[in-house]
Amino acid sequence: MAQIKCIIGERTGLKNVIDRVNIVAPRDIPVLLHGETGCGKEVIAQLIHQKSSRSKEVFHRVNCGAISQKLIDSELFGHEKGAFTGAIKMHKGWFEQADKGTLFLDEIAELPVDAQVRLLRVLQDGTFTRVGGEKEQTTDVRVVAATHRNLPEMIGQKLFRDDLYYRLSSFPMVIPSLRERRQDIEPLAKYYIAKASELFGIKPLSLNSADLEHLKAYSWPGNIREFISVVNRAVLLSEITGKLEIIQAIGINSEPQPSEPRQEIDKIEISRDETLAAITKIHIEKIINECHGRIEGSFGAARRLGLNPSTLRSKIKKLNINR
Ligand SMILES: Nc1ncnc2c1ncn2[C@@H]1O[C@H](COP(=O)(O)OP(=O)(O)OP(=O)(O)O)[C@@H](O)[C@H]1O
Repeated sequence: MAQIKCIIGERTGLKNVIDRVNIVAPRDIPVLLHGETGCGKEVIAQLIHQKSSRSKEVFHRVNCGAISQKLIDSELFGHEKGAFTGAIKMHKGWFEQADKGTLFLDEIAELPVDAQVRLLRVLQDGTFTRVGGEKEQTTDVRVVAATHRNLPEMIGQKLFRDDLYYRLSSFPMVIPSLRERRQDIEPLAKYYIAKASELFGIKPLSLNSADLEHLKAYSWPGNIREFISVVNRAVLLSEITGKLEIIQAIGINSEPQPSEPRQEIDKIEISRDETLAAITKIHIEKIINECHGRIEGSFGAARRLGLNPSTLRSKIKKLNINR
């Protein structure tokens, strides 16, 4: 399993969470993590695993929202060869794959109600049978589940089983959103600026106090995942202007509809060089468009981009930008 590289805020915004992790991790009980999307639930689940007696065993993450209803039993418990059309070989389900380790059930609220019944059974007695099989299998798994949904409300709407909820929530933990721990924004920014600069091969630039204020003022609905994406974009845009473009990078995120640069940034890990050129091109096109094609002068794109007009012209040519 990949080690967690760095958890920012262990002694500040996440202190209460870490204190609770230290209490619960060595005790082999289920944990339910609640928090907004991108706030670090998986990171905390991994930490619980690492601090547990199962740390040398597998940490198996599954997304309960990403499985088809038809295959749910086979996903949970596996199937025998020939159990159904297409079952060409025996398949181990989540509980067998995670045996002796930790099973991280992400987006638990998305699990269909019938599957919740079967999940509860295996949590209670540690036994299950593969689809198409007869032999009872046993498993020894510690479950950590996570959701951004309000489970008690879903119980009221009969969308989540109360018995499963009580079983999972013997130790519930709430991971605070980024806007509830703004003191972590500065160390997060420093860490992720350095990381992005190294990844993209761009000279690391320091954050000025105005940029920091902007980062602190934004509401971060996508939490740390969104934060990383903004910092990556600000670092990439610095290639054009020579300064960290925090305000522009946040601006793109707070637009009502995600614009193309955001989608490009999300592909960063796929191809670094392609994305760098692509993001530069898209950004320049956007600014030229906003300046109605003007390059020079007070209302021209060069001034907006902080570039000399001749430098901008050569970038337009090099990147094949349509004015
Ligand atoms: N405390 C932290 N310090 C540094 N990086 C963090 C921290 N918490 C989360 N991250 C990073 O933020 C990103 C999102 O974290 P993670 O996947 O754990 O969130 P999540 O709450 O599980 O998201 P989702 O709700 O979408 O499943 C990851 O890249 C993770 O490495």
